[in-house]
Amino acid sequence: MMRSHYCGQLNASLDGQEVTLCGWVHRRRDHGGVIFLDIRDREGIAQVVFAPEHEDVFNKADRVRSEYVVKVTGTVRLRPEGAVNPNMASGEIEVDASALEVLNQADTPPFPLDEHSEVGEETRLRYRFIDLRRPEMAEKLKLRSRITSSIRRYLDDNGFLDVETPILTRATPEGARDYLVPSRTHAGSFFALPQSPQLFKQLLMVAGFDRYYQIAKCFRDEDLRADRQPEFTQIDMETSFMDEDDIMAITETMVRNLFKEVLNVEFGEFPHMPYSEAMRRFGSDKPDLRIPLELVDVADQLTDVDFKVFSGPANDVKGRVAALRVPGAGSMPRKQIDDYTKFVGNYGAKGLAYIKVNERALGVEGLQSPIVKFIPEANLNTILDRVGAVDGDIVFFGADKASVVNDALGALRIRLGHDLELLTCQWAPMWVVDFPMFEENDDGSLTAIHHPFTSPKCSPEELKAAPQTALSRAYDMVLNGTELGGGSIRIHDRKMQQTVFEILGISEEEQREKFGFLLDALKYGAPPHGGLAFGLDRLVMLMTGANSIREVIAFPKTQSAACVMTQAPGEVDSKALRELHIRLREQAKVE
Ligand SMILES: Nc1ncnc2c1ncn2[C@@H]1O[C@H](COP(=O)(O)OP(=O)(O)OP(=O)(O)O)[C@@H](O)[C@H]1O
Ligand SMILES: N[C@@H](CC(=O)O)C(=O)O
Ligand SMILES: [Mg+2]
Ligand SMILES: [Mg+2]
Repeated sequence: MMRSHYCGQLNASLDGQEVTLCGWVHRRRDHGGVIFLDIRDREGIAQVVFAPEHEDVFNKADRVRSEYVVKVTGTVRLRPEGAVNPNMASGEIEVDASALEVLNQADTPPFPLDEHSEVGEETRLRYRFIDLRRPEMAEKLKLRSRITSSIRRYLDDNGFLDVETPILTRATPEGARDYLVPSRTHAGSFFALPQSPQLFKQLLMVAGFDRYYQIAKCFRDEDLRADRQPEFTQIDMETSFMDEDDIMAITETMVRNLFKEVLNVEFGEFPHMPYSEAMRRFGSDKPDLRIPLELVDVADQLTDVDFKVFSGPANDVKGRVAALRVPGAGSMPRKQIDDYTKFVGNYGAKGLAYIKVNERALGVEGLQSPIVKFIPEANLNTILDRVGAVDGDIVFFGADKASVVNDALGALRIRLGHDLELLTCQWAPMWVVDFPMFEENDDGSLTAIHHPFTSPKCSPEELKAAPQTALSRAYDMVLNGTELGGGSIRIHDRKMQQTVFEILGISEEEQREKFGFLLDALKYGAPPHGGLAFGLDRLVMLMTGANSIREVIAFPKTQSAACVMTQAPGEVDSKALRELHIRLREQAKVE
């Protein structure tokens, strides 16, 4: 090895010792004839001093530039008092250089690494190998590595076998579009990249492996958000002969251990909340329980009012009218309310009604609001009592299709929580349970809320009779308003699986064609089984406090699902296309 220590390992206990460091020149400063080089490696930065007395070494140091790769030998010594840098791991010491070797030169980097400079993300991604040299980026990837090793240790200790599953496979429905790979040897046919290893892990249970895990790459062509990538990593698990409580318990312990080991955070209870309650109280299936605000239904007080905006949804079975009280925010300026009105507009809300509660004792006179004139005083009082409004509060209202009210007020609740700094704790983990099996599309057809292999809580006959209201044996782990993972008890009965396919409108022929291997497997002794998959990138994002999933992935894709560094996806030459039996449609001629 060329080095004796990492820069970040040096400390006062090494005083007087000779060390050899290898790394990059982070910063070079000239101070009255003395040259200081900050040398950086993965573990940190060390200050190396070149005095003019060692003329040869001094002259070499004079010629190095930022990001040169160097090897330095010298003696550790304590910094003079006043020069100690408490923000640096090696801040108590410096290295008095006796030798310097330039291992490689470097052009001036496209952006500076020494301070928090404003660099566009596109540039950072283009030169990711330089961006990742920045200590804060290295820290995130180091934490990611500690997270995966903690998880692997836990799963290994608990009898989970790490098994790899194919990347070139068939469609695995998880609700996104597939990434397709053309086959050369089967002209006109395509592989799909897995959206998850779902069916393979189920087949491993049929094969008797009992407990499986994999840190698995998944591919989904879907709308990207701050917490979504087209290619991401799951901590994927499956077990046999366990029910939902067992699976939630074993995975909850894994997450508890992880947070304790890596962040020294101890979680309290994980509440279990039915989906219907989460939607009713928080307008979301992944509520952020750090925020002490709740939606309250008030439609029953508004069915007869002479105000269509409220009475319409109040009388519609698919409508919802809900109130959101914000304690002590009654002095919120008009401008801020206008901002929030625009904000809920992004979620489809046509407006944002509100009541400022100035002085309840004065009745309607004590309320400031564009809508109170439409609502009888008795109903107003019932509403304000129900939400617990007191003087100084503001109450917002959403009235629309239930889905719009949930999305809009759910998002407003989170926004208010952050804007008004209402967060009651740092971490709020929970389980959401009792999801419906299906959701209804506009054309009346049904889509599986989890995936079509999820077991319902009822018999095939009951499911067929009332699919819209059937509940599933699915569960999601939610942390701070982010879905960390989700899973379910699977269907292990062939008849039940066929019933679900049928309800989803998948014909027998299509079932055989797409899922014949699964239906076969269910004939040959499939055990009761179930599992769960966590999004590793999301977990790391929360644990590092990063604000985008791209910050915790070494080489992420952009919002438009491209890699600006390698320029992928790229064109291929016509020979390769011919071999794949693919002809590109002619580009429309530009006039
Ligand atoms: N595109 C993605 N990018 C990053 N992580 C993802 C993505 N899709 C899913 N995950 C992670 O994988 C886990 C299990 O996948 P699942 O199919 O339940 O996701 P999902 O419910 O579609 O997620 P969401 O709707 O929140 O994107 C999710 O809880 C999430 O943590
Ligand atoms: N494979 C599922 C998770 C699970 O149910 O295990 C998914 O990615 O959604
Ligand atoms: Mg999804
Ligand atoms: Mg999910």
